[in-house]
Amino acid sequence: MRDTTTRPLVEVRNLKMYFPIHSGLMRKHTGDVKAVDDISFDIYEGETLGLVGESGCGKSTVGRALLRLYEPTAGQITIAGDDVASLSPEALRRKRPTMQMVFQDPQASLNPRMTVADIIGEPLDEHSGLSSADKLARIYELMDAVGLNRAFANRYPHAFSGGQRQRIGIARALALNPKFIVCDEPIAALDVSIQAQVVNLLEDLQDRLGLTYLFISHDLSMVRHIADRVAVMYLGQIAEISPVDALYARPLHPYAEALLSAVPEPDPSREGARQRIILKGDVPSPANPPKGCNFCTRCPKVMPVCREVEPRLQEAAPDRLVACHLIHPIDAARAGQTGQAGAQEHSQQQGV
Ligand SMILES: Nc1ncnc2c1ncn2[C@@H]1O[C@H](COP(=O)(O)OP(=O)(O)OP(=O)(O)O)[C@@H](O)[C@H]1O
Repeated sequence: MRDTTTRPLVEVRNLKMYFPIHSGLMRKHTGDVKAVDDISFDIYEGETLGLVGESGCGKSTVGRALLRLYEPTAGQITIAGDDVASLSPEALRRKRPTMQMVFQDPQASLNPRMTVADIIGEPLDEHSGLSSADKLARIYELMDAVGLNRAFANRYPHAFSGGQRQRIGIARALALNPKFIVCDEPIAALDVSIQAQVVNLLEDLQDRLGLTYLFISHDLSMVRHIADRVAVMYLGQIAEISPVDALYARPLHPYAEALLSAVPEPDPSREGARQRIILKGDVPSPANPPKGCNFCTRCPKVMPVCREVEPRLQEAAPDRLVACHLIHPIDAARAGQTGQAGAQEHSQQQGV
């Protein structure tokens, strides 16, 4: 559960991750894919922040940049007091145990030529300096923690089911007692029948070990189940961050509203009233995002100001941050009154 009385464990400020585009014979730098474009958010100790959005909106890039598996283009990433974005390679190596990743495809992320014991023990070799007896004891402890039978320690990944392979990946991520784990679509490659077991395991480990998660997923129902708060991304930026119940009950950003309109309601009386919002048009290229609000080309509630001024992520209600001129008409005023009347009217309707 989230502890807001302390400083956040993870603080991200103005993070940008651009991938350069090179073209022509001379491989000239002709532009950038703006996969993550100036985002800021916090994750509190012990909480799960869900990260959702359509395919290609930048979710995995955020996760990888946070752990510095990618070199961020700009921004600060503070994890447990250190600015990860500016650590030297040696300092980053010492920091690695604190922050780990569970990957989507356990099949691809486990070396098929290593036994389970070798896979789980690999991080211990580099960081722990344990004797071989202590190392084996730790490997068994980790296998117990994720529900893998110790008798299978010398088997290879192909001998396991998808769910068991993901347990091996989780055990490896836990080997060095991390505080923060990025779970990047950890259940997407698993059979539906196994998904809940792996999510329950992650929740159980979080309770027992006090872990903090960034949970990246396109499964909005699963995110509703596991997350404390949810960040909704669109085209490299955050549209809204809100506590999970408030967001699913009443999303404030029009993109969040459209995205969540696809989620079935558990309550049958509300499911009957659910209206799906189908967005028109394609997602623009992250190499050439639109001027103003990046959602303006598809937003059903677009106003003239949205095509001119980029909205900032600001507090819209207690604990809710939204980047939208409809919610924050003050930004419309900055653009010389354009669209302000419409914005105020909408805010009154929304009651924020
Ligand atoms: N290594 C890379 N080089 C160039 N472009 C990249 C690279 N990695 C990601 N991108 C681009 O950055 C954008 C964001 O990709 P990312 O994988 O982070 O999105 P995502 O939301 O995680 O998508 P998905 O849900 O499909 O995994 C996409 O346009 C993608 O093509």
